[in-house]
Parts: sequence; structure tokens; C-alpha cells
Amino acid sequence: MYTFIINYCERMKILSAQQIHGWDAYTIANEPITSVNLMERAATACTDYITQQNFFNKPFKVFCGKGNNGGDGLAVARQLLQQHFDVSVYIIEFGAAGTGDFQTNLQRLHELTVNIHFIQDEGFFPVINKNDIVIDALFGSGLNRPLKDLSAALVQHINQSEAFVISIDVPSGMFIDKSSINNAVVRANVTLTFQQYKLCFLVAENAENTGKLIILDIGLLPGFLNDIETVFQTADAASIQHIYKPRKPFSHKGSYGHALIIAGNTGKMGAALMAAHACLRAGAGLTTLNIPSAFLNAVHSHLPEAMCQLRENGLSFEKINAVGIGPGLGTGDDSLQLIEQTLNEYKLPSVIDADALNIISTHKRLSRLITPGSILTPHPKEFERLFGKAENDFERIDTALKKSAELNCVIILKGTYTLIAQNGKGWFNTTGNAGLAKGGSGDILTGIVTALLAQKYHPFEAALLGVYLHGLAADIALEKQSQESMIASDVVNCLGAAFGGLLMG
Ligand SMILES: NC(=O)C1=CN([C@@H]2O[C@H](COP(=O)(O)OP(=O)(O)OC[C@H]3O[C@@H](n4cnc5c(N)ncnc54)[C@H](OP(=O)(O)O)[C@@H]3O)[C@@H](O)[C@H]2O)[C@@H](O)CC1
Ligand SMILES: [K+]
Repeated sequence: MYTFIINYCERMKILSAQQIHGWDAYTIANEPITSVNLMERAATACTDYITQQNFFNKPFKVFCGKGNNGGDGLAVARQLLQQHFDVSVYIIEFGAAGTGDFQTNLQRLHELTVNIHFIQDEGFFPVINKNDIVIDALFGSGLNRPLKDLSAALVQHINQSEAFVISIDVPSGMFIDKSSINNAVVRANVTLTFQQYKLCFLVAENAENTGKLIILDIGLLPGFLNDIETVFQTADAASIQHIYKPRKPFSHKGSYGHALIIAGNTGKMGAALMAAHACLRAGAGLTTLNIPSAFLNAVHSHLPEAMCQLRENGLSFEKINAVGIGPGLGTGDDSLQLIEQTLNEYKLPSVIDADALNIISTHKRLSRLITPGSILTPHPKEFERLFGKAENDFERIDTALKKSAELNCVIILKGTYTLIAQNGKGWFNTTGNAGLAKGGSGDILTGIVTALLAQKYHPFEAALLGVYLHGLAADIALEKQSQESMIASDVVNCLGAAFGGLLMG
């Protein structure tokens, strides 16, 4: 099996709603701290963020449910009142009593203000003005069914306003770890969540409702994470540094492998050049490009460090340690032949991208030939062609996990938070920015990951480190470019600084 296990990034585990409640209980028992004081700490972290935002004298309208998310809202309302903000509180009434911590905070708030209103039906909805700041504390991680009736109507009322909306922990109506598509969900400008990423914030379908995501440290005890199993985690700098192997002083080009990039065709040679450029900059000892002979001069003049195999003379895998195949290849019969030959003859893991994936999608028998440990790098459309249409982002992620196990491959599902799936588990990358949403970004990722494979990184490590470096280089490129102006070559040119960042720790 090509499974690789990293267990040194406990902090970055992504918990289910149930595990989040377990963490809460663990902290209460072991710190120890009372639950109402933990709620106070969470509320203080929210209030500190809110009061640093220059909302000047804008009025706050705080909407609360009767669970602990509502309790957070009541505590924030009190803290804002204590700092002399104009605060009105609206509690959605279901008949049932609030949780203990909600009731305690309601009592504390009653001692400060009478501006507390219970919403019994739609007639009690307050007018929300453009100038208001809405705090959404209706439902948090305890949501267990889609909102309907009064709560759905209230969410719609908030969403129809032009007020600035801050959601506490999660936009109300959004499930933590499954799809909320077509449900009533608050559309937040900012979401203040606690302690870690939650799965719901890592998928594109929730981006508009989440707004800007801020993760607040509320001091939950890290010890809880040691023994719990999660399907997902995020890859942070510390885990990546464990993977990274700095070059050794007494080494030579042979120490870092020979990468072969099979890419490019008429009209798409840029993709091949970018992939090879990235491969060179990501440290492969030698980089050879397999290209149609008509483009030999272009390669020699743009990338004198690269060697060439002429496509007309056939493919050779002699002394090749890693293959990257697909960028700009086209989907014609000649490309089909190249892919079939590579899958049949090359027996080490390869990076399979772009048109190579498209060809495998239309010739499904080829997927059985993929060498174990190979790395597939589809964007969502390519993924759909390969594995079928998903109803939502969560279903697509689930399929990626299953297919990674079934094919014994690493799947890099590209997105804002790129997923690296291996043997049924998933890691989300957190570097990168929207400047990467451009032609060429995928080609350079293929080059980087192929270079890392050539340097004998385990395929999973190559995928994780490659995706991280690609995003980090894009973040560094922003120092001189904007997200609009950044192009793939800028990212390649920042790979040096990205590696440098890893070295410095
Ligand atoms: N864990 C932590 O680290 C910390 C957590 N903290 C905070 O606690 C929050 C979680 O609180 P919570 O568990 O009380 O749940 P919450 O989201 O307030 O829901 C309340 C109740 O609503 C109900 N309900 C569910 N769906 C519904 C629906 N569609 N329509 C109507 N009702 C529905 C359901 O009860 P049911 O009706 O099923 O009996 C549920 O129990 C968390 O998000 C964070 O803000 C911090 O204070 C401290 C650190
Ligand atoms: K909320």
C-alpha cells in the first residue's frame, strides 16, 4: 500500500459536530472550567474581534436561539453593552426552555438592559436597517435538521437586509459536516468560529454564506485531540516542515532524480513549458520534456536547463524516476497512445493531470492500468468526468476519499482548499489565494509534484508538500502582484522564497 501516515499534526484535525461537543466537555472537565465560563471566554474572543473593527456608533441587533450558540450571543450582547454600544437582543421562541448557560446569560443580561425581545412569530421581526450590525447567534454546531417555519423566515429576513452580518461559530442553518445546499442559511459577512477549521468552511458551496472566516482561539485543551480519529485534517506549516528534506551538501544532480514531463501539443506548448519550469525550480536533478519536434527551439530558448525527447522518436523511460503527464497534451489519438504506453510501461508512480485525466475519463479501461501510488490532479470538472457528477461538494469529497482507496492512488482535488485524498482520508491545504484561479496554475502544480516525486518523496508527501509550496509561492507572489495580475510564471519565480520559508521554519 502506498498509504503514508502523518500523526504529528494533531492540532489540525477537523472534527465532526459530535467531536466538537466532546472537546468542549473535555476542556470543562480537565482544565477545569465551568461551561458558563468557557462560554464567557468564547464570547470575549468574539467581542474583542468585534470591537476592533471600527463599527463606530453603529447599533447592534443580536439574534439568539435558545441553545449555547444563543448563550454566546447573549454574553456578547452583555459585553458590548458594558462597553457602551447600542445593543438590542432578539430571542427566537420555540416554547422549550433554553440551555442552562443560555438561562444564566439571560439573567445576567436582564440586569443590564430591558432591550430584550422574544420573537413569537413573524410579526415580531424587527426592522433591520442598513446601518445595523447583526450578530447571528441563532444556531451553531447543535443544528440537527434544516431550518423551517419561523427560524427559516427569520434567516430570510436577515438575509434580505443590507446590514453587516457577523455569525457566531457558524452561519445559522449551515451544517458543520454535511451539505446545506438549498437550505435556509444566514449569509454572513464575517464568521467567527472557534478553535479550528470545520469541514463546512473548506467547501466552495458555503463560501458565500460564510463570508470572511476568522478562527478564534478559545483555549480548548489540545490533549483531547491526541486520541481521536478524524477523517480530515488540515496541513499546517509544522506538518509540512516534517516532510521537507533539505538538500545535502555532498550531493549531485543524480541525488535528486530525473523527471520526465510528457506535455504540450500544437497551441498548448505553454503548458509544457510551465510544467517543466516548475519542475526545474522545485528541485529535480534533471528535467526532460517529451514534446513534438516542432517545438524544440522554443524549449531550448525558454528553458535551456531542460532536456528534450522528441515525441516523433517515441517515449523512453530509461533512468526516469518520475513522470508527469498531461498538461497541454490534447485529447487526440496520439495522446491516447502516449498515455496508454506510459501506463503500460512505466511502473513507478506518476503525476497524471489535465488531458491525461480527460483521456482516462473517456477510456475507463485505462484507470485499471494506473500504477499504485500515482497522483491524480483533477480540478472539479475533470473529477466529474472521471468519477461522475456529485450532488454537492461534500459528496465529491466523499467520492475522492473512496476512489483514492479503490485505485490506491493519491488524489489532489484542486480548489480553494485543495483536498489531498489518500486511502480514504483527506488533508486540506490552507495556503494559496484566488490569484491561482488562472490558466497555467495546474500545469505548474504538476511540475512541482513531479519534481518532488523524482526527489524520492513518498507520493503522499510529494502531493502534500507540492500543493503547500504551490499555494505558499502564490501567497508570496502577492507581495509584488495582485490576485488579478499574478500569472503562473510569477508563482514559479516565487518557489525559491517558498522553499526558503520552509527552511526558516
Ligand atoms: N463546543 C465548543 O467548543 C463550544 C461551543 N460553544 C457554543 O455552543 C454552540 C453549540 O450549542 P448547542 O449544542 O447548545 O447547539 P445550538 O447550535 O445552540 O442549537 C441549540 C438547539 O437547537 C435545536 N435545533 C437544532 N436544529 C434545529 C432546527 N433546525 N430548528 C430548530 N431547532 C433546532 C437543537 O435541539 P432540539 O430541538 O433538537 O432538541 C439544538 O440542541 C456552538 O455552536 C458554540 O456557539 C461555546 O459556547 C463554547 C465552546
Ligand atoms: K450562528
